[in-house]
This record gives sequence, structure tokens and C-alpha cells, in this order.
Amino acid sequence: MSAVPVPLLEARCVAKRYGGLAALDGCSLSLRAGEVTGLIGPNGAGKSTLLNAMTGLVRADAGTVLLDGRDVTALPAHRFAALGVARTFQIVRELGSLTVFENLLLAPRRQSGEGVAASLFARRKWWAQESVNAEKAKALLERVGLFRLADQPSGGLSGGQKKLLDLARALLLEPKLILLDEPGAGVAPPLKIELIRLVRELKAEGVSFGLVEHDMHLVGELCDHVHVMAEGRLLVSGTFEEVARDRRVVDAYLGVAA
Ligand SMILES: Nc1ncnc2c1ncn2[C@@H]1O[C@H](COP(=O)(O)OP(=O)(O)OP(=O)(O)O)[C@@H](O)[C@H]1O
Repeated sequence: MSAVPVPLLEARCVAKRYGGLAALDGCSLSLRAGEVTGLIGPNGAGKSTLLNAMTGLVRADAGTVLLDGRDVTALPAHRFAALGVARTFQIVRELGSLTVFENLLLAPRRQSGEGVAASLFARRKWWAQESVNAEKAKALLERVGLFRLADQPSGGLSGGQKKLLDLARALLLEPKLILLDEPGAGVAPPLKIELIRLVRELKAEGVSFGLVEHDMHLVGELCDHVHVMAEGRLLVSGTFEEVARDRRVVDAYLGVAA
């Protein structure tokens, strides 16, 4: 009998309250390595809160988060990068006055010089690291199709281009898992096609993905497995086709109690 593989990222009975509201009400679900996992559900279902609780941005009131079987529930957000987890946000946080290239270089990363400036040796190492990062950043801008805009202020980018910059920022960390919060929101159709192409290409290279998304076309095109959340809990899991025809899912979207 073959052993069941340990999930890449797993939430076990995670709860989070905001005053009287249970944003997460004992939510359990997992993401498998090598797959694109979708997280869907009506507005307010708790999707972003779960993503935040699974990456140290929100401290759960109860429950456990495991990464590769290791308990990371209390790990602060900045430690996830070193464990190979990167994420993007619903609203892209970019500094509009800086160029596209500068924004990419500001990304948090796993590098030896962070917080270390005391010795000359550390500084030399830092500069060496910086030039490696600059080369990587250029290559990533090529990859996401933004290289020709590298010297433009990022404030002038379209919604879709900002999402691609955010993805490039995540890729700078060379993550094994990328969590995308609404990558399709505010993105024009041609750039959605580019986004789909990139995610598929990265998946083929071994990167796993989790994505919170309302765009069902994107979910259907990309996701191997879909979790549907409602009222802070997991409602249904399966392939996109399976969950799309599940009556409970239709009811949850229509606001009917499941
Ligand atoms: N910091 C916060 N303070 C108070 N309430 C919050 C906070 N964050 C989330 N909530 C509430 O928790 C619930 C779940 O929110 P969350 O953003 O996780 O849902 P979601 O499924 O991602 O929704 P959407 O699809 O609209 O982004 C919502 O009712 C929301 O208003």
C-alpha cells in the first residue's frame, strides 16, 4: 500500500474571529505539491483570511497550519519566504514613483545581507548579492513581458501589468509555492491569457500554486483541485467540473444556507 503524501500546505480547524464575526470557523483544507489549487467561494467566505492565516499575516485564534508537515502556525510572515512560500495580494502594493525595475528590486528576498551591515565582508557579500538580484530581476521582467517597461514609473502600469510585476516579485524568491490572491481581478483579457500561460509554465517547472479567485474561467483553466469555502469553512472540494455542478456550491453563491 502506498503512503498518502504529506500535503504541501495544510490548515487544520483554523478559526479567526473579528469581534462577533467568525471569519474562519474551524476551516480545514490542504494544497498538494505539484498542483494548482483554487480557493473559491462567495464574498466574505473567509478565503483571504485563510490565505493570511496560512502565511503568518493573520494570527489564528485556534487551529494549526502545517507546511510540509511542519507546524508553522505561529511563524511570522517574513519567515515564509525562506521556507519557499511567496504570495501576491488582491491590491498590488507598488511604489508608483519608483520604476518597474526598482520595485522588483525592493522585493523581500532570501539573501545573506539582510540586517547585516556591520563588517566589510558582509557589505561586500551584500553588493555581490545585489548584482545577482539585478540580473535575476532583469530575467524575470523578460519572463513576465515587462522588460520594455523596466525604466517606466510603475504607477503608470495597467492593472494586469501590476499583477505581473507582483508575480515577478514573488518569483524572485525562487519559491516552491506561490499563493495568489485574486490574480485575475482588474486584469484585461490579453494579460489574463499571459497569466494563464505563465502559471502553467511554472507549474511544469515544479512550482505549486494556491489561488483565491472569483474569475471562474481562470479557475477552470488553471486549477487541478478546487476548494469551495462558505461562512468560514470548507464546503466542497473536487475538480472544477465537480464543484461547479454541486448544488451546495450553487446555493452558497446564491446566499442559501448549505
Ligand atoms: N481585519 C478585519 N477586521 C474585521 N473584519 C474582517 C477583517 N478581515 C476580514 N474581515 C471579515 O471577515 C470576513 C471574511 O473576509 P475575507 O476577506 O477573508 O473573505 P473573502 O472570502 O476573501 O472575501 P472576498 O472574496 O470578498 O475577498 C468578512 O466578513 C470580512 O468583512
